Amino acid sequence: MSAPPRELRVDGLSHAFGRDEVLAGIGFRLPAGEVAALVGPSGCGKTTLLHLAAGLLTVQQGRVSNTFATTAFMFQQPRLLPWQSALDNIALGLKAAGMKCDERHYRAHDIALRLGLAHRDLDKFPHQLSGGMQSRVALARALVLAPDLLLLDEPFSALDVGLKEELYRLLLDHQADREMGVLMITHDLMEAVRLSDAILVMAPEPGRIVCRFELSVPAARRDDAWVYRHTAELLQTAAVRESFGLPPAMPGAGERGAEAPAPARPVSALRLVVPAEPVPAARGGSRCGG
Ligand SMILES: Nc1ncnc2c1ncn2[C@@H]1O[C@H](COP(=O)(O)OP(=O)(O)OP(=O)(O)O)[C@@H](O)[C@H]1O
Repeated sequence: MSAPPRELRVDGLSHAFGRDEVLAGIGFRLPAGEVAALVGPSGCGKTTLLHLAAGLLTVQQGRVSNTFATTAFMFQQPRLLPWQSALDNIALGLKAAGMKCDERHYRAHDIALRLGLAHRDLDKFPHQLSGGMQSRVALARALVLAPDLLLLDEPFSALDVGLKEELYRLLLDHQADREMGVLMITHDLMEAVRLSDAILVMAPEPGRIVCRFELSVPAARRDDAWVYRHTAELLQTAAVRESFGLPPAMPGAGERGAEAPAPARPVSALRLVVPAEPVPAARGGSRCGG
């Protein structure tokens, strides 16, 4: 019998903290090789959803099924162990898996250099590293596990624009090499347009996915102009504006005045799938795989 396809599948997922219903009827599928961004206003439940997908929270209602072999999670803050060197922080998961010291240090060293850390940085402790270096260590700690599913909670939000671009490239190279599935929370629509194959837009109270955009041009072929144009386009859509509580777009916003000759409008590479697949809420919660 052939192995089931590698995917993260969420069906009818609802969640409450006490009496506060935070998520309602969430459903989506993330196949191997796809990068999906979760966007939505602050407090709409993105982190809660990612924690449920990662198994860091118990599923109350609905189903999370993860058939990827190895899942890694990268938090918004690097969360490095202050008493361990950068190298040991990167190798932490390998140590927990029982890998011998030489082998795990070899692997940690290899991924660290690929992510732009220098030999001399690897003996340093977290307080001796810059914020950008700490972020690289955190990304290396996730990637050294050779995950085929990577869950990211705003991993790049504290980085400068140059470092972001560099880590985007490293992440995309790694993702393409390994056909990784990536589910990433971001507050930055431009980052979502830069990196994702699909953008899931959430609305609040309770948190739910209101639409999904699919981006047809591969991330490696998107230049700055493409990203700016499609971010602007995304921001003009009613679903995104409503979700973020923005007023409706002015008719013709972003277009040239009537007297100016209209340039040929490029065909959009952004496809709106709305509403996101409606998924009936199942009674009771279940989680499998991962
Ligand atoms: N452990 C918890 N106990 C009680 N309420 C919680 C807990 N974690 C989150 N919440 C509440 O759940 C709601 C969603 O929080 P969550 O962090 O998932 O949102 P978010 O969309 O990730 O927000 P942000 O974009 O600001 O990080 C918020 O109202 C928050 O106060």
